[in-house]
Amino acid sequence: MSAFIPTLKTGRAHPHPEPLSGSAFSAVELMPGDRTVVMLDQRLLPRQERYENFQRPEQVADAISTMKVRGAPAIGISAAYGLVLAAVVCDGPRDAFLEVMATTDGMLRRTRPTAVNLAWALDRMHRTVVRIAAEAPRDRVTALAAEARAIHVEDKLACKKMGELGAASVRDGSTILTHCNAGALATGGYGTALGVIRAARDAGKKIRVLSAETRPLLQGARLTAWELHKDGIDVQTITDSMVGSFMARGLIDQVIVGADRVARNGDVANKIGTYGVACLAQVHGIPFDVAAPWSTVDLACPDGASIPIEERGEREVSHVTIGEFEVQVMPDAVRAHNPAFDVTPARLIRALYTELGTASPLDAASLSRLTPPPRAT
Ligand SMILES: CSC[C@@H](O)[C@@H](O)C(=O)COP(=O)(O)O
Repeated sequence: MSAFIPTLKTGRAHPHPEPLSGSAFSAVELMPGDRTVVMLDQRLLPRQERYENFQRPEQVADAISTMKVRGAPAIGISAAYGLVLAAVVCDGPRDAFLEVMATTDGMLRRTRPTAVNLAWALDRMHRTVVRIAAEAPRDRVTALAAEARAIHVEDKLACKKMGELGAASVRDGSTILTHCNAGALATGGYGTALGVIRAARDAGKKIRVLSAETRPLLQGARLTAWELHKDGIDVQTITDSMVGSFMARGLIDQVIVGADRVARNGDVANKIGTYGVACLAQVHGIPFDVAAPWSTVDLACPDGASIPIEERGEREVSHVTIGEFEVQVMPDAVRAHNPAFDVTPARLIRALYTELGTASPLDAASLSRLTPPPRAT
């Protein structure tokens, strides 16, 4: 580690008595009593394990924008909990309540545009908001908290299910490359891509994971390596620029990544750099798989070109930042670009694992065959 980054104290205990994530750490939890949202500040990992308490929905919106919490399912769950906090401070009658909820919904919805899980969770919460708007303030909070916790628990169960499905594709003794972090930190618990890896390990397969570092925010190096190491899974980190060479040398058997949005034709938006990895996998004949819950599938979006790609600030590229420490890596006068996601076309993807089954994105009809029955709300 460079000398100018002092070592920070780590290891604060998980603050939730029974975390819904079910692991030793949680991206986000709603505390008993429904008045406090607790988040692990992922910007500080792996050097510091610090949980923050939020009582106001604006704090949750800020945490999503600034990526204290990140990962498609985790930001959807966080937004749902943000709406609960808005209900706590609103004791007005039906119309006033609906107005507060609409304003809060808009604020949360605008935080990050690419992961459809955010809008999906807010749409689902909205159905409950409308149903319980005329009830007493405390009952409204109870109903919204129950729905938000259901979103959280269902996401974790979906991860377990897709993990089992995906694990069948993992060969014993193989080395798996993953990009960004699609783990317990990015979901309600267990993880999507990392859920497949966990399930393969739990099925007794011996596997090794290469986590690509994922410039500019280093989710692979900071988060995936931290979370898998904590779980006793053999993980090593390589820079993004090493992927082609490792594939050419026969050191990667399979690629598994998560997704922020899957379009109707099977195109997948995921962390910037994923498309390059998929192209390299194709050239080298290496299977490239995606794991994502159904809440990430956007059947209203026809193809990858229609997926909004978030542009983040230049500073994330011009500087390397870990917590409060940052260093500039390029000249002052040079501009940087920072699209946070890219699109991998369906033709480069072997399989999409969801909790409803496995789709082959090459066969666009196989996605619609997985469509779940409409919810009875
Ligand atoms: C299960 S998380 C899937 C994706 O959200 C993940 O791969 C990813 O791209 C996260 O991007 P991030 O910008 O860190 O929120």
